[in-house]
Amino acid sequence: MSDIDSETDPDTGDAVDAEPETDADTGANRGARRWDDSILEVRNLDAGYGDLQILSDVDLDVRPGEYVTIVGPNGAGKSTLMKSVFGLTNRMDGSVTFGGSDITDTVPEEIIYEGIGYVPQNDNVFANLSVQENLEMGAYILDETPEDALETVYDRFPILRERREQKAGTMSGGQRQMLAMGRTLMLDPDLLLLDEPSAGLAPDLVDDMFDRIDRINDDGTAILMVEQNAKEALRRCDRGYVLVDGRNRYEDSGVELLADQGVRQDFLGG
Ligand SMILES: Nc1ncnc2c1ncn2[C@@H]1O[C@H](COP(=O)(O)OP(=O)(O)OP(=O)(O)O)[C@@H](O)[C@H]1O
Repeated sequence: MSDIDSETDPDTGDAVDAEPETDADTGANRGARRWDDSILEVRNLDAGYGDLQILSDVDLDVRPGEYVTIVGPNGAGKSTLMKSVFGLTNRMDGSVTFGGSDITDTVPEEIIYEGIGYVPQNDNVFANLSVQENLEMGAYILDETPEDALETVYDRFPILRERREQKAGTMSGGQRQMLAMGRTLMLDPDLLLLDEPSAGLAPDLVDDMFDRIDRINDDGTAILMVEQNAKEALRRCDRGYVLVDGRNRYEDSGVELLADQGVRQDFLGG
């Protein structure tokens, strides 16, 4: 694990205004770096469901156009962290800021106006609606369907154009995942939250899904992704967080996390 001992990011020269604490026994950094140009800033967040607290003192940053992955064991709170950014949990303490606006207490219906799109892991399409109707629903907050956004989605996922009249419920898991992503892209978000986009996909479709996410990111959309397929996710992303028991455990570039012995041993199967 790289020590973060300066006030400046060595890669970019940007200011870093906090250094993570390093655990003397495990070598894990328990905090996370903070940048002054982040579009998403999660600070000291405690959150959960009702009175049940899942996240404790979590920090997370996403910078413009960055591709960030959250990995960690089952039940660590990865999905809860993502839901907390999108206003779907009880945020008990700390803050969430996006593009300079405090969205700690903002509801999802308003968060989409801020430029955040969320693709949940399950139940993410309207089964009884056609592909095209699903995509149109993605832009329901606008007076008219943005035809250019619709064409961009169809260009990204040509199978959706082919099947535009088909009921979403009759499509395969991979196609539904593309539809859910496409629907969220209809509003051209600045930040796309993806909860386990490879879950349930046949192995030969997983790479294809990751390639599509790479392209969305290459075109400028920042990505925050939770993934069980940790090695592949870390290989693809710019930066990653390892969450354990609802707390930050490691934070670093994907490459550094993949190379870190502690991360490999405890979370990546050696
Ligand atoms: N709606 C909910 N109400 C109450 N507890 C919940 C709810 N959703 C999740 N939890 C609990 O919160 C904890 C963290 O769950 P979460 O889904 O965030 O973990 P995760 O790291 O994403 O796990 P996995 O990799 O298994 O999806 C778990 O103990 C889970 O049972």
